[in-house]
Amino acid sequence: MVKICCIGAGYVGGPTMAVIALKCPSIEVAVVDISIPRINAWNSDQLPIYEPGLEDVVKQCRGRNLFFSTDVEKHVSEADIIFVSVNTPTKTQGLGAGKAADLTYWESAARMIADVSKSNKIVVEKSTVPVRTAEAIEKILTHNSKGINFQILSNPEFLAEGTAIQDLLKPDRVLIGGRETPNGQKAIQALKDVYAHWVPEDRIIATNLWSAELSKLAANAFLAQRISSVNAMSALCEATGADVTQVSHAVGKDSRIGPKFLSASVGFGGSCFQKDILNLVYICECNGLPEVANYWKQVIKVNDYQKNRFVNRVVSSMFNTVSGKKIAILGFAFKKDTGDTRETPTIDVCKGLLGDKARLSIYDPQVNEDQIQRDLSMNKFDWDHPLHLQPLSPTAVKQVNVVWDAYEATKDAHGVCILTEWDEFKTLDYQRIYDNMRKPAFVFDGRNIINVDKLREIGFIVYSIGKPLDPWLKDMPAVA
Ligand SMILES: NC(=O)C1=CN([C@@H]2O[C@H](COP(=O)(O)OP(=O)(O)OC[C@H]3O[C@@H](n4cnc5c(N)ncnc54)[C@H](O)[C@@H]3O)[C@@H](O)[C@H]2O)C=CC1
Ligand SMILES: O=C(O)[C@H]1O[C@H](OP(=O)(O)OP(=O)(O)OC[C@H]2O[C@@H](n3ccc(=O)[nH]c3=O)[C@H](O)[C@@H]2O)[C@H](O)[C@@H](O)[C@@H]1O
Repeated sequence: MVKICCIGAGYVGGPTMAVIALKCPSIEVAVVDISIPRINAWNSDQLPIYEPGLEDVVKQCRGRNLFFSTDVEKHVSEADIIFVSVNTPTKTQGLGAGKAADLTYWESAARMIADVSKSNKIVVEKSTVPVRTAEAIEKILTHNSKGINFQILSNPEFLAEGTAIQDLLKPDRVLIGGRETPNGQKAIQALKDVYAHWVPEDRIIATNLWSAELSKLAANAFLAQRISSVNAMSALCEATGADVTQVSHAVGKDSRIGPKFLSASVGFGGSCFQKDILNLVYICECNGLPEVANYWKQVIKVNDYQKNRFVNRVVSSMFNTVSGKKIAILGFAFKKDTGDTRETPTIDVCKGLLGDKARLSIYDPQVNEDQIQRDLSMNKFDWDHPLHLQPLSPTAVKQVNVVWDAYEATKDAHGVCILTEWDEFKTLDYQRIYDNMRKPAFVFDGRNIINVDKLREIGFIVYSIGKPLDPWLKDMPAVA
């Protein structure tokens, strides 16, 4: 029986391995992690991450051919194929701080693999890593190998949160990079055989190692670039009376451009886009390509601009001050259908409003108070480390109140900010909300999910990203 071990039981390791176990009953899959609470949660009824369809898959396989364990060394030493899906945060100190990927966790995993292995292994990079990381990993493994043959493959993951199970069951492509040697090709074939259990052959792409590593960074950079492009257009729409939804629709009808990923928003969030682009920028700089680095840096700058612009819209609309005013924040997760808050634009918007002394009442159907308080008090990039290495009890932000209901959040509020596109926010009783708010009552829609005309009829003053401006807002300063 082929044995797979995945180091890192996070958003990628957990769902990816669950789907492999589901589709390959003849393979034994062990997911291991240094975090005891995380593994306990994977073994309980309350999985550590919220992802539609995940619970079903886990329940079908757990205890059959899918195991979650903290016995990292045992499972690594027994495995034929080892996926490494650990954190690759942005460095906060030293060389490359603020840009380069911190490979501490990757390196320690590689050293541990070298230490405990007694048989040949295929080691698969599942984490997103800088291009040519495989070379460094190869050096660590072969310098300590005791004659064991290690083959390194790059098999980046393209799943998106909220749709992870569907993305894994029906991937657009599976990308496998390996050495162009006979052993390298054999390793590629072994991994292809795993995916071939459910992925059509023409969707499994084999490349060299560096192409696979770089393709992952490139794909995320292209996706984020589309959002920054449409968000840049949203500012111009507001200035000219165009409607960004109509512009996106018209532009996306061009089959060369396509309709997906053209929704204007308060800004992109999530654990990877910013981190991976910063990493790409750093790699370009290290390779003497400052023009290329600056090109990609702009994608992040526009994203920051969009978040600032939103905060400024809120403050300037409300007579240039939100001091002491209650603002309801609907949605904290970085997108709908996930409880993940990593790099969510809501953090920046909340911090901006708190900077102007607002009082915030926050509601998200999947994010609890503890997480919100941690996020609002944590330093930039600190979230991307294993749980036990994060600050234990950050001080709670006093002006923040977390509630479990949108109506409670909006009661007596001066303004409402919609920051995650949860479906339930589309169908709220906005008349009831209006009746219970201070007047004039403002709605700032950072996701373009509400019916602007209907809300204006009720009496709200409405700002919706990239839409023709409410007369109230027309003469207000628009930019960051
Ligand atoms: N979250 C996402 O949607 C995607 C993430 N990625 C990449 O996948 C990688 C992992 O991301 P996530 O799963 O989101 O992170 P995560 O933080 O949810 O999971 C990483 C896990 O690795 C564990 N870990 C760290 N060092 C370890 C070690 N030495 N031994 C055992 N366990 C260790 C941590 O405790 C943590 O549970 C990152 O490189 C990320 O860029 C790629 C595609 C999608
Ligand atoms: O490497 C990763 O981590 C993953 O990053 C993204 O996935 P994810 O961050 O989970 O979610 P997305 O759906 O890409 O959304 C990212 C952010 O962009 C925003 N977004 C997305 C699409 C859009 O049109 N407009 C927009 O503002 C979302 O609201 C969210 O804040 C990529 O889509 C995945 O392919 C990739 O594997």
